[in-house]
Order: sequence, then C-alpha cells, then structure tokens
Amino acid sequence: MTKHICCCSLVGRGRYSDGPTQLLLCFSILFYHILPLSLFLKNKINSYLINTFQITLFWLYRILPSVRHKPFTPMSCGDLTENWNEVEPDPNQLRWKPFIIPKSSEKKVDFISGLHTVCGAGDSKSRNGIAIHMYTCNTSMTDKCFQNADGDFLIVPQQGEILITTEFGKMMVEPNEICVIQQGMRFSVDVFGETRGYILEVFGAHFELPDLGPIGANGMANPRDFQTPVAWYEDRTVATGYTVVNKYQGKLFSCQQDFSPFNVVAWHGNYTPYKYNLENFMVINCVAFDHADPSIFTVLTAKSTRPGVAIADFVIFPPRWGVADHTFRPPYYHRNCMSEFMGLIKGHYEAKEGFQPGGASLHSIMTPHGPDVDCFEKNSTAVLKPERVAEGTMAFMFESSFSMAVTKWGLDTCHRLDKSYYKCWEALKNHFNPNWKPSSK
Ligand SMILES: O=C(O)Cc1cc(O)ccc1O
Ligand SMILES: [Fe+2]
Repeated sequence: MTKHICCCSLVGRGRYSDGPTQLLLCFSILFYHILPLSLFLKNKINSYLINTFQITLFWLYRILPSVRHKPFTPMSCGDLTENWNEVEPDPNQLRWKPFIIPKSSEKKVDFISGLHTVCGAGDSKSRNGIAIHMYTCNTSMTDKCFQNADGDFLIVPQQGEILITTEFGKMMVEPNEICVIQQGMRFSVDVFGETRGYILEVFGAHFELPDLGPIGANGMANPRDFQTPVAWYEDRTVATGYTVVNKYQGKLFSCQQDFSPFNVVAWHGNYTPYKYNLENFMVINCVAFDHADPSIFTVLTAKSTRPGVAIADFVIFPPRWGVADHTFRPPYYHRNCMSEFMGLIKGHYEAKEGFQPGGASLHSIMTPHGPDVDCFEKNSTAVLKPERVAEGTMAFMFESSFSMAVTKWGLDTCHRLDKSYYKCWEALKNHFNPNWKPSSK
C-alpha cells in the first residue's frame, strides 16, 4: 500500500518559552504519535517535515515574560459554560434559526462577551470532552486578549472576516476559511461589522489530519494548504492596563498587565495557530453507486484514545459532482452512534429547507433524522444524470462520539430554537409496493 507521509499531527502540549529573547528558555517535547510531523508554513509551497520524531516543540522569543501580571480574578462568563446539567436532556431533533448578532448601535459586544455555549459534554479538568459555541459580535477587542487553558478552538467564521492577532503573528480568516487556535495561545480578535461564527472546542486532544488509509498519498485536506502566521510583535506599554482573559476549568478569569502580550519577536516550532481555506479540500466521493459515509469529508479530527473513535471530527459538505447510479443520492435516513451538530456557512444544504446560514442543527446520538419530505420525493424519482451538488454552498458538521447536553442558552434563552422542525418529516408517505420490480439495472 502507498505510504502516506502527509499526516500532520500538531500534537502535544507545549510550554511557552516565555522569557527574554535568549535561547535558554524552556521548550517542550512530547512523545505521542508514531506519525511524522509536518510543519504548516507561512506559504503554501514549502510544506516540509520538521523531523521524523514524535515531538512537538516551540520557542517564543519575547520582550517580557507573560508571568509579569497582576493576579487573575473571576469575571462574568456570560453565556459561556461548561455546566452540562443546566437543563434536562432533550433527545429531539433540534434546529436553530440564524443566531442573532447584536447591533453595535445598541450594544458593543466583542468576541469574548459574544461567546455562547450551545452544547457539549465531558470536562476540561479531566481533559476529555467537547464544547460547541457560537460567537456573535460587533466590536474589536481593545487592549484585551484571550487564552483558553482548557483546550483548542476550531473557529468557523460564518459572517464577517476576523483578524486574529496571536502570539505567533496575525491571521485574517474569512468565511469559508477556518482556523485553529490551540490550547494556551493568546489571541485578540478584530471585527469589521456584524460578525458570527461557530467554534468547536476540544479538551485534551489536538486536531490533526485524518489517517488517509487506502486513499494513499494525497487527498482531502492536504498539509500544504494549511497556513501559519509569521511573527509579528509590538513593544507597547499600556499604562491604562492590558487585560488578559483566561478560560480556565470552564470559567473566565481576567488579569491586568501593563504591556501588550503580542511581544514575540520570533518563534520557532510546530505548535502554532493555523488556518485553512475550505475551497482547497480535495473531495473524495462515490463514483459508482451508494452513499459514502460523510467521514470521507473530514477536514480535521481530534482523536480519542479509543482507536477509530474521534472526540470530534470537523466535516464539510463541499460543492462536488453527484454521479451515483441506482442510488438515492441525498443523505439516507439514519440514527447515528455519534452526535451530529451542523452549521451552514453559506448557501443551502441539499437535504433540508429551513436550515439557514448562521443557524444550526443537532441530531443527538440515536436520534432519527434525514432529508425533509420535499427532498425525499424529488430525489426518489430524479433522473440520475451527473449533477453539481451544493454549488455555492458550504455546510459543515461537528461530529462527536460524546453524547452532548444542550445548554439553557441553546434550548431557551437564545430564542432561536425552531419548534416546528419535526414537521419537515410529517408528510413522509409509505411507498412500499411488494410487487415492485427494478426496471433495469
Ligand atoms: O445528517 C446529515 O445531514 C449529515 C449526513 C450527511 C450524509 O450525507 C450522510 C450522513 C449524515 O449524517
Ligand atoms: Fe446525520
């Protein structure tokens, strides 16, 4: 079998080299995977293997160490939570209308105050779990940064580009691109209007490319298409106080310091933030008959310790050709041993009307779901010629082996739950005909 060398595992937990710009600083090494590591580079051409050992290391050469700050004190968490027992469990199919973005003329909301937890499971303390958040904001973070001590954020902008200043440099991330800010990396978000997006947070694992198995050397998300920032720094004293917000054990804390944390003059290593344009996804799919599992659309996965079982997969439904013969081409009706949270960046999802950009759906473990009645009827009799599917659209799924609980905000106080969702299947008819014969194969 072809040996594929394109697995990039940004694994491990680094410690920041956090002192003055000398080489005598701490670095971390973690022996984790048996895969070669590749480094996401600032340009698309020069992707290369950093080495063939199983290590994650990084050095940050900075002007002042992060330790020079006043003590952290608790602050309001708003709608951000890791309490999965706020409301009773709900096994129903759930669908949300587009989440409301506050108007800046009414209320200034930045990326942090605009975080709302929709659902999740597990726990940041035992380093095993997942949380799904929406961010809806209208104002840039000024003299304020965020760090997540609990896990990694995979950010999916849906409306409005976000300019993320990180300790490693700056990244502009537009809708149809995604980025990952790994555990502990400090960042600040600038926005340019009403802004909305989705966040998949994983505790205790990092995102990596899925193993390609029989696909071989290339396909799906290729390592060369991941981009990482170049070092950017400011040597800025902030006499009025710079605020560092720390998400720690599911709660928010803040502290003050008198300098910008974006004071990293240079960095080196393979534990970095990175971004990826979903247009670069090389789609693999059925070219004969039947409907492949959407795992073939996995962009990134956060593996659990159980082989083959993900804490969470980030899966997309990109524009593609549908060519399958003798096949009902849209998704099948199913119950899943995984939880499926779906969002829509743009366009229209093939299987359902009423699922709108900026909205979401959750089909929990073993909750039945599938195409709505119109999609079923239309595609049951459609002539199976080659057809473009999902042109101009981008839906995605956060698929998790965890049985997720929905928060009080998600079920109630966001006021976006579409209570009529179940009706889209009510008119499904019985078409069973025991005498039916296939006309031709
Ligand atoms: O439920 C969904 O819409 C997502 C999905 C799509 C698909 O093509 C097959 C299975 C699946 O869960
Ligand atoms: Fe599904």
